[in-house]
Amino acid sequence: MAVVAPVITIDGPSGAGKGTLCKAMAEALQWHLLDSGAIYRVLALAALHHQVDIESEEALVPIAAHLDVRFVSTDGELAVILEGENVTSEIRTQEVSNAASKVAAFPRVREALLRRQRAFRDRPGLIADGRDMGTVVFPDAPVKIFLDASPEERARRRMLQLQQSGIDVNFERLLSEIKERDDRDRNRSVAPLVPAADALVLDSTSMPIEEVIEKTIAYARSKLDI
Ligand SMILES: Nc1ncnc2c1ncn2[C@@H]1O[C@H](COP(=O)(O)OP(=O)(O)OP(=O)(O)O)[C@@H](O)[C@H]1O
Ligand SMILES: Nc1ccn([C@@H]2O[C@H](COP(=O)(O)O)[C@@H](O)[C@H]2O)c(=O)n1
Repeated sequence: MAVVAPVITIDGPSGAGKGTLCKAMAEALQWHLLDSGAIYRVLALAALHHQVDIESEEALVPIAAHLDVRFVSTDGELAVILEGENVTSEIRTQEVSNAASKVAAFPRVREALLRRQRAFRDRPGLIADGRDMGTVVFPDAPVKIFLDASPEERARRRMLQLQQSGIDVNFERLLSEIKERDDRDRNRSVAPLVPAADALVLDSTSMPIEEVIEKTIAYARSKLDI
């Protein structure tokens, strides 16, 4: 019988530190990495490029089913290629972030992207970053983490991150966008953002990222024979 590769799921709201944690874990364990948010972002961008109504589930499903996206690893960084074009930076804008959380609320869109996400599962193992990794996409994952932080702290982190790339932003606006996106992700009818029943919940509001990484790796090692 084929042995399925283990998965460590990291779910949580925007700015909790999932991406940073997942990248560090994938490097430390030399496992594969799935950034599922990037898939929703690419879908949103494809819809915007093709002038497809992002409020129409009907119009989005065929785009989701035939999404021409590739993730290319170069020098330790993951480039996102949509229809042959490098969109790594473009998918991180506020416009695309908001559009991604809108397209992600449609059940048939999520269904169309399920198989693509599960295909990332491969030996020696997968670190899966998202909102429903532990509840829907990989419910049998042996290690599940739900990483949280207060909305104010997440907005502060995002503001610092944007300022470091030379983008000036208004804190109150950022906070309100984060809360709006949280609300949509938590209250949608399908795959809402909630911790899996068997997830370890970590609140990183007052925890340095180094400690988050250390705690998570120690927890994963205690649950898996690695
Ligand atoms: N524990 C922490 N303390 C301070 N800053 C942190 C912490 N964790 C992450 N950060 C910083 O917060 C910013 C957002 O982190 P990251 O991109 O990893 O969040 P995320 O959960 O993946 O967000 P999204 O879901 O929107 O992609 C980054 O600049 C990162 O360096
Ligand atoms: N498993 C997932 C991952 C993401 N989403 C939606 O995509 C938006 C962008 O995700 P980021 O992690 O890149 O910030 C996010 O706000 C979610 O609406 C999702 O639904 N499920």
